[in-house]
Amino acid sequence: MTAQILDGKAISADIRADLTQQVASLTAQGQRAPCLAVVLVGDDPASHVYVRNKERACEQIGIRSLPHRLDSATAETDLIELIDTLNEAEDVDGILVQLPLPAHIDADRILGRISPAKDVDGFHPSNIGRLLQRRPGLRPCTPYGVIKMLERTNTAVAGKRAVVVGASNIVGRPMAMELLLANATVTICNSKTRDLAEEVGRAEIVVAGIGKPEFVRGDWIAEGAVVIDVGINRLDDGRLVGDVEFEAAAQRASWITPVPGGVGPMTIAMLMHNTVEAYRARQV
Ligand SMILES: NC(=O)C1=CN([C@@H]2O[C@H](COP(=O)(O)OP(=O)(O)OC[C@H]3O[C@@H](n4cnc5c(N)ncnc54)[C@H](OP(=O)(O)O)[C@@H]3O)[C@@H](O)[C@H]2O)C=CC1
Ligand SMILES: Nc1nc(=O)c2c([nH]1)NC[C@@H]1CN(c3ccc(C(=O)N[C@@H](CCC(=O)O)C(=O)O)cc3)C=[N+]21
Ligand SMILES: [Mg+2]
Repeated sequence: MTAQILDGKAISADIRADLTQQVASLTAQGQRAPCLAVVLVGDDPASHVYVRNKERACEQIGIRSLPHRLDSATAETDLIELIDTLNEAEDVDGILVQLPLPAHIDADRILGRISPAKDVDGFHPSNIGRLLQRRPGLRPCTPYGVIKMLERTNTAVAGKRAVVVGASNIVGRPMAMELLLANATVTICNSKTRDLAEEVGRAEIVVAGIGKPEFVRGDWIAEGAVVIDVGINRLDDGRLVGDVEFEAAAQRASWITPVPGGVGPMTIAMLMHNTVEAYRARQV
C-alpha cells in the first residue's frame, strides 16, 4: 500500500476560511472582533517564529492579536501580574503563554493562573479535567487538530486500536484522552515502554509525539494504519523532519501526515477556533 497524504495545510486553510466568515458576520452585526493575547518571554528563535505565525493567522481571520514580548529576565511575579491583568480585561478573549518559559519561571504555576475561560491552549488543569470527564471546555489545540484530521480520512475512530507514542501534558496525554473520547482503544507509550516496535505494530492509528527525529521506523507500521506525526525536529542541515520515518512508513500506511505541512498548521487553526469559541462563550 502507498499512503494518501493527510494535508494539514489544506485542512487548516478550510478551518481558517470558515472562521474568517464567522468573524466577518459577527463584526458585520456591530460586535467587536475576538482578541487573542500572546505572551512571549525571552528570545528563543523558534518561539518567535511560532508567535509570528500565530499573529499572521489572527490577522487573516480578523482576530485582534495583542502581543506581549517580555525580556528573558522577567520575574515570575511580573508575569503573574500580566496574566491577572489579561484575565480581568473585558476585551481579551484568549490568553496564550508561549512555551518553553525560561527556567526560573514555574510554567505550571503560570498556566494554572490563566482564567480557564480564556485558556485557548486548553492546558489549564480545569480544562484538562473537563476533557478527562467528557465535559465541555477548551480543548488542547494539537490533539484537537489531530481529531479533525482523522475525521477527514472518513474512517471511524470508534473501536480502533490507537497507540500514542509520548505522554507529555501538552501532546501525548490529551491526545490519548481525545482518542478515548472518540471511543478508540488506547495505548499510551513513554520512554520506559519495553517494546515500542511491538506496541506500534498493533496500532490501526499511530500518533507519534516524542521529539526524536524519525525514531518511529517505517517497518514497525501495520499495513493500512493511519499515521499521525506530531514531531517537529530541526536537523543540523536545516531540514525539518517528524518523529516518524516518513518514506518507509508511507509504504505501509493508508494515510500519513507530512512534516512540515501536517499537524503543525492544524494546531494554529485550532488555536484560532478556540479563540472564537472563548469569545462566544464570554458574550453570553
Ligand atoms: N505539531 C505541533 O503542533 C506540535 C509539535 N510538537 C512536537 O512534538 C514533539 C513532542 O513534544 P512534547 O510532547 O512537548 O515533548 P516532551 O519532551 O515534553 O515529551 C516527550 C514524550 O515522549 C516520550 N518519549 C521520549 N522518548 C521516547 C521513546 N524512546 N519511546 C517512547 N516515548 C518516548 C517521553 O516519555 P517520558 O514521559 O517517559 O519522559 C515524553 O512523554 C516535539 O517534536 C515537539 O516539537 C509539540 C507541540 C505541538
Ligand atoms: N503555549 C504554547 N502553545 C503551543 O501550541 C505551543 C507552544 N506553547 N510551544 C511550542 C509548541 C510547538 N507548536 C507548533 C505549532 C505550529 C507549528 C507549525 O505550524 N509548523 C509548521 C512548520 C513551521 C516551521 O517551518 O518551523 C509545519 O509543521 O508545517 C509547529 C509547532 C505549538 N506549540
Ligand atoms: Mg520552567
